[in-house]
Amino acid sequence: MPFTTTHLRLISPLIHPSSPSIRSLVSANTKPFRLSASSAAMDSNSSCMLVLSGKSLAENEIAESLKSNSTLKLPDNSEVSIHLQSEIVKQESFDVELFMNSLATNRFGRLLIWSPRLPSTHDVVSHNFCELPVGAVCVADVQFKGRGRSKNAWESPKGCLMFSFTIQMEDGRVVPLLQYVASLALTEAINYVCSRDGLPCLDIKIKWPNDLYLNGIKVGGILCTSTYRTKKFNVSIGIGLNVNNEEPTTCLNAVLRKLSDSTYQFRREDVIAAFFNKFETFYDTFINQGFQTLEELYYKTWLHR
Ligand SMILES: O=C(O)CCCC[C@@H]1SC[C@@H]2NC(=O)N[C@@H]21
Repeated sequence: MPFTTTHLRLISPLIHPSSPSIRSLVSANTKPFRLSASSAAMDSNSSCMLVLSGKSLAENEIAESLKSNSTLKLPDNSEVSIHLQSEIVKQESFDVELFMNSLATNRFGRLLIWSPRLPSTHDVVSHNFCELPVGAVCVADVQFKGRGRSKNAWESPKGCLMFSFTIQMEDGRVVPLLQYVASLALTEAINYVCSRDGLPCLDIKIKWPNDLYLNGIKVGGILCTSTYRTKKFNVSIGIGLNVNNEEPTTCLNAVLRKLSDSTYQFRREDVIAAFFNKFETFYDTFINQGFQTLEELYYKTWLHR
């Protein structure tokens, strides 16, 4: 695995003390309560915090209902506390506003579940698949049971972009191709951010089937799992991309620093929003015209050429 679990220091989000849902977390005479994600990060038995938000009113209503019905569960039934983004006063971690403002999709990424630390984003979306709208995404700053392909563990420290989202398909024959659509959307998202922000182009390539390599070193991977239910394939797509953690190999920002004098840093929020923007376009092409329309670009991005 390319990533280590060193440097797990987390920045705490600040929760609004008047929120009834977090009253239990606030002692009677306290000032605004700072929920310590860092202490949670060190204790795998502690409750997992999920913060929900939506791109528009419709998704915010879904978020409210998921919260008020305590719908979301973890596979091992361990404790989960659910909050709305509107209850978070300040957050120096994943910047939900930045992500939502850059998101330009109709379906994907519009309902966001963010957590400072959880077992696996993939487990959250797969386990709660039927309760979530199609395209819902779960993002974590740190995972402590990150999953890779072939039952490998995916080490998931801070600085790595880690997310999983839901998608539903009717034609099982094309489900295996989804991983290629996702890997292509990820490389194109990185290329888009580079060109938009005037950065040098990074040599980001896909190694078959869906690993991402930067200058010959693995920096990302994709995990697709599916179940068949009521004539539909419920597919969970999980992506790990090392944006800002150099240990033990490399990351986007380390390579960028070598290529450019600028102090620019890739932000996870920019990359994930660009990913969904690309993915939605590619997915529509894939469903309407087949993968062959994307094939040329896919092979152009291949490491194996
Ligand atoms: O083996 C691989 O290369 C695929 C790794 C996929 C890791 C991502 S990180 C976000 C999501 N949650 C997980 O537990 N795994 C995937």
